[in-house]
Amino acid sequence: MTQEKVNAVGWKLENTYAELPKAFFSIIKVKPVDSPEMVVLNHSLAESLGLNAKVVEGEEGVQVFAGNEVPEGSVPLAQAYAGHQFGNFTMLGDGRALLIGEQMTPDGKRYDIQLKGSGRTPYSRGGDGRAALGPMLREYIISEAMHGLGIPTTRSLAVVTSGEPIYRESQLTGAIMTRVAASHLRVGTFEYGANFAEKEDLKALADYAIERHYPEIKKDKNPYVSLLREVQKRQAALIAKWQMIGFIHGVMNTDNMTISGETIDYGPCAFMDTYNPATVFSSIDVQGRYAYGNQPPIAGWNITRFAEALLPLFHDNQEKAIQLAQDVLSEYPLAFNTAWVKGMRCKLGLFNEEEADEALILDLLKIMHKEKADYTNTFRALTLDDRKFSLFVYQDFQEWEKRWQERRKRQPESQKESKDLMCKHNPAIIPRNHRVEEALKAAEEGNLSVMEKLVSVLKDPYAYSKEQEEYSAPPPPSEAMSYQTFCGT
Ligand SMILES: Nc1ncnc2c1ncn2[C@@H]1O[C@H](COP(=O)(O)OP(=O)(O)OP(=O)(O)O)[C@@H](O)[C@H]1O
Repeated sequence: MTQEKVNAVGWKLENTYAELPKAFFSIIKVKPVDSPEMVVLNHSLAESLGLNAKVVEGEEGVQVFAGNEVPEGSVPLAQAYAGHQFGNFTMLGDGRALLIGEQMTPDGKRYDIQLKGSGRTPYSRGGDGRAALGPMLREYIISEAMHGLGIPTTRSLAVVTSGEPIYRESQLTGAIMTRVAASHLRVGTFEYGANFAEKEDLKALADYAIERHYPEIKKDKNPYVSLLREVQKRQAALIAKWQMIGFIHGVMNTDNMTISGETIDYGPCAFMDTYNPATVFSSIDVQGRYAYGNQPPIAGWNITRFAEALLPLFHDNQEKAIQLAQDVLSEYPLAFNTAWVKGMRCKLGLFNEEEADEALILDLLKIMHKEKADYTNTFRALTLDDRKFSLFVYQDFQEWEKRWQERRKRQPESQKESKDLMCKHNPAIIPRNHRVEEALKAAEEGNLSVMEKLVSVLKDPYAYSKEQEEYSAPPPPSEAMSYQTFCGT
């Protein structure tokens, strides 16, 4: 295919990562796949990136998304990183991913374009560098749902099949997903810098991250301490949003925490049906380290690892450096709690602040836990005033509801305004696990319509449309409890 044709897609790629110290990446010669075919293309994302959606859905797009052709200006590279996985430090890196460049959008934004499942790299160790169709489509569905829910996230531009089988416990269809992210800088990239590179390299990485995500702190007295504070703020806000919609990431290792504050890695994630803080879906998380209720403190633990990695840049005197780190880290619990209470107030239709609001929220959660209420549907029922919803029959809930209604009346805004606020913060639907599985099963049998419909109703989860109603039912309790997720396929 001619370069002209490839570029007709609308690529305007830059490669600023390639200017980082050499320790942070390896330039890769991509190994073409046999006969790639488009499975799904995100038209609206393609357009917002400045790509020509008509051309991109044709052969030119398929060849680029398969890694068979690289657009002009692209220097494909795999990034080095390390990370704490379930608490243990290890060397990692893009073992099956390839950054083809940063797309400059028509409105002047910079986004990484990364192929996931594109083949081996120097960081692959024993792996084949490939990915299976099911997990790539799962990432597509859930990351797009997260975007619809208003949660910062990496996004999915396309999934193509590679035409080559891959071998796990059985033979699977090979696929490549194109991921779009504000960047792929992870806490683990900094841990790698601190442990395996020189201090100047770590400094260059921090300067790059500041320039790319937090240019406003460049002139601060100690920009590296400010970097820690800003990342901590974004993560606190992100985790509060996850908690508010019942999202369980499942593998909050430090290599899966971004510097940009976007959700990344949709391997074993899932949404909670019945409210229970101990909920875990990931088959490998036997201790429940990444259970729903543990996500806020785990994020704090991960940010402490980020602080440790940055210590050499804070101050030459180690004691002073540690003190600077501790001062920032001590702000995390309040940063998270403030973001969470603020969001939960919105879920309950409350505009102003009252001191007793947190107790009101916690009391509702206590009842939901005790009565095994569905998390999403409880807030949906409150929004719709759905008296048929299970909780409305319980005495303790009725007492709670009275308190809540009185609280709502103690604000100047009308009931209508309060309801509108609730509609904007309580999704009518989430990607229920059984619905995602149903879509994936059909897709693997060659029927993409179930997935397309699911993705389309999840586009605006706050629409409260007629067609969303059938998607709001939770699975039967036995199915919900036994649901398990797996990572790394
Ligand atoms: N098939 C594979 N071949 C080579 N390396 C792999 C393979 N699968 C996973 N890895 C590597 O193992 C590590 C952990 O895998 P994990 O499944 O958490 O990441 P991932 O989903 O591939 O990546 P990301 O965090 O970018 O979404 C990563 O460094 C990843 O690149």
